[in-house]
Amino acid sequence: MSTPLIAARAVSFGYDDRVVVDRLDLSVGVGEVVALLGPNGSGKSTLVKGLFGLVPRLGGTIEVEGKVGDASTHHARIGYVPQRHSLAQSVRSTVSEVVAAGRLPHRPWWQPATRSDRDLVARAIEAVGLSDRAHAEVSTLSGGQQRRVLIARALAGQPALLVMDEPTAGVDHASQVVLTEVLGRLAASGTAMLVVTHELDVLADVVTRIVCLDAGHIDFDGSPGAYAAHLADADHPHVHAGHHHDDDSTGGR
Ligand SMILES: Nc1ncnc2c1ncn2[C@@H]1O[C@H](COP(=O)(O)OP(=O)(O)OP(=O)(O)O)[C@@H](O)[C@H]1O
Repeated sequence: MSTPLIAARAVSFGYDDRVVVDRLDLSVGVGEVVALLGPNGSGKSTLVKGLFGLVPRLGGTIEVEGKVGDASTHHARIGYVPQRHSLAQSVRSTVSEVVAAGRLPHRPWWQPATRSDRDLVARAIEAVGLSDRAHAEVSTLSGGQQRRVLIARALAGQPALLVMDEPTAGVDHASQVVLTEVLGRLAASGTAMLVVTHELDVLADVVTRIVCLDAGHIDFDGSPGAYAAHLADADHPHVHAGHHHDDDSTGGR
């Protein structure tokens, strides 16, 4: 088996003295599209933020392609699309400028963008259907479009693994459609993904594995077929892919 793109071993993450993710093992390999499900508050966001060093690690180890270090130290290989409210209204950058930041891990800080950088940025913006808004300020876009900008920023970095935290929660229908297409194309091109979601439908065509968190522990890890059987099992009555508590279908308009 090839070296996992990311491997977390016995990792614990939490806030102050509170452990939210408790000695958990999770790895994602080449070609895998993993849906990370679980009830509200089970620790999904804490886990993915922890993989990027955004939440204190209380124990365990993380390796990226066999090298010790969290995902933030391997930005060129692992892209991150955060959950929401990441592009504040006060951000006065254009779509192109935000997406161009996705190229920064690939060149020395002092080197200007090359033609190839600019092409990749334009292609990423096109992939999320925002070419006509490339020079618009992000603060003028809808919530769903802003989410697409963040996805384009991650795509511009051509990551081997893309980690997304609820990419479809609260986005408008047009953005959901675009996102489903983007995920399909990425999966077809071999990009591995770890996607926190309450909306498994969006991933239905591409998901290869489902991991369910419950109270900071993994309580299911297997194929979509095995997951269906798991749900049908009367001993496991809770449905992981339930709706998000603060989903706001108007929020992306
Ligand atoms: N910044 C923080 N400081 C303290 N506690 C936090 C913080 N962020 C999250 N928590 C707590 O950690 C627990 C797990 O939250 P987390 O957001 O990781 O869950 P989740 O599974 O992503 O939930 P959701 O589906 O609602 O997004 C919750 O009890 C939450 O209150």
